[in-house]
Amino acid sequence: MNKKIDTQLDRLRTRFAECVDATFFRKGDLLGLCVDNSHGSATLLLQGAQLLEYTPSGHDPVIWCSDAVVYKQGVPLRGGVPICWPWFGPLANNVSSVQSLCGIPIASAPQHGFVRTLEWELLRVESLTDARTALELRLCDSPATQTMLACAFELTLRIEIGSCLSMHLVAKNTDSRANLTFTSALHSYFAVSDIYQTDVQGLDAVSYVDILDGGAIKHQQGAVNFDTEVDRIYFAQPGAGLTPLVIQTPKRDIELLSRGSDSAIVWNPWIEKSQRLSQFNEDDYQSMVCVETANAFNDVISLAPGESHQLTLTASIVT
Ligand SMILES: O=P(O)(O)OC[C@H]1O[C@H](O)[C@H](O)[C@@H](O)[C@@H]1O
Repeated sequence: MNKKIDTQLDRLRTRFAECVDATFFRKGDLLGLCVDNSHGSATLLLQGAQLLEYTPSGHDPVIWCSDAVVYKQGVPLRGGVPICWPWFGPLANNVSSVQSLCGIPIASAPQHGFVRTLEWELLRVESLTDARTALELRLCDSPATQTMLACAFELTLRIEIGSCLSMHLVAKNTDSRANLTFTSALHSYFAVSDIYQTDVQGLDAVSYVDILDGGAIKHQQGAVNFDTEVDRIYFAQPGAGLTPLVIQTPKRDIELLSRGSDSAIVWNPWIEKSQRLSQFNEDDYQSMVCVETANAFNDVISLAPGESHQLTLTASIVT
């Protein structure tokens, strides 16, 4: 298998030889690339189109990744920005129009969908005139996906690495007959210096599903603080969005702007769950928080044949 992966690596190096910002690598079973430009650096895996790292020049990393990760085919890494699609969370927690497109038993459907464990095709690595680097990846339906999603689709992810990070996930229904109904998330793990001194601003008075309290609907008061496990889906009125959100820490604030999203997940596993999580050190919960740009809970997207939907996240350090 290693020989096959090395051949793929050589092909990527040849195909994108013109882009001096990018260096390709193999780690374990997986292929990826590092981007380095005057604005910052980033690391991306082709599996899952999973961004693993993003660091603007002169700053500490914005995107967090555990150092306990494993680079194995079919295993999503703990950290970065896994892409959850065509369902967020357990399929059982999704509406029936999402469940009914999946042809395998609901109980055996993988958490967060299946695209985070498949290899995406790298279409473009481009140095932009303003010295940012743009990456574009694609995943289409295949015999491997048809059992889990009875609809033809095309997913495109465009990532721009500059002094801020932009990610645009476009889902297109390429089926001639079926409607494509899905939930999704850019499951971003952000680096924080100390979770005890971190809060998330911008969700005051917003309703949320408390996953840790049997899905009870609650209302946020003030900022979201962390002194216990937190696992919540915040949701806005349709079309109202939840933007901007700000991850506030003593050292810096990270501002998150979103488009095409009326929901956001805030998650920190805290002490006990950290001990059970794969690819996670016991004290990792102290240095990360997930604030995920999503279409989740009742923020369900339904596309007729030919239609598409774009989900966008822009993350930047504002202080
Ligand atoms: O372990 P994973 O499948 O990557 O999921 C990690 C976490 O993702 C989301 O944030 C969910 O709301 C959590 O319930 C889940 O524990």
